[in-house]
Amino acid sequence: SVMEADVGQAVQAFAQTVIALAAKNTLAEFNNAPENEALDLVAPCVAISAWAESLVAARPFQTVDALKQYATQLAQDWGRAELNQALTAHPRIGEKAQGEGKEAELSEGEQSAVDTQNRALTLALAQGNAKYEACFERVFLIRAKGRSGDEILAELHRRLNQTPAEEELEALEQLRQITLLRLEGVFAQ
Ligand SMILES: NC(=O)NC1=NC(=O)NC1=O
Repeated sequence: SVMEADVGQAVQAFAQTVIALAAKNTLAEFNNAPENEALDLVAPCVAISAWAESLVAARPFQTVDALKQYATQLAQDWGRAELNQALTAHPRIGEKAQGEGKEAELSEGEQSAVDTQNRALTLALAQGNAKYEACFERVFLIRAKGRSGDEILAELHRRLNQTPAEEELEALEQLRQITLLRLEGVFAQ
């Protein structure tokens, strides 16, 4: 009925307001928190301490977009050293994230589309990961959020044929995507 539709819209509008206020609060919280608490908010985005420290040092941010733009700008400077540092906190694709920290929880969520019950897929991913590590001497990194296990496997096979230089650039781009998605998650609550 019209009545129910109106109530539904009102509830929807209210929910949006609450989310907007929460985001605002989180930004205000981030801006005003003591340094160590602000660091704790953004550290799980990527295991590159310099990035989190620079982001916290640049407070206050007027908007979440301004914060995201600065975070993206900082990530453009990443190279091999940052990539290897960050990989310590990223489990292999298809493997259960070790530990119980925030990073493990985030990894779990990002890889949720990978059907770990699918034995053929998990075996193929394990074999591809092993080949990738033998070839490039680091864990295969891909932005898993929004990708099915089959899409990830196809990307793994495609990237196995790239040169080390191409792969370093591609892995860094994937790391930036993962990091920014996680940052969006922090301020979207
Ligand atoms: N090896 C990986 O690619 N790991 C991951 N990709 C994500 O999107 N989250 C991870 O933990």
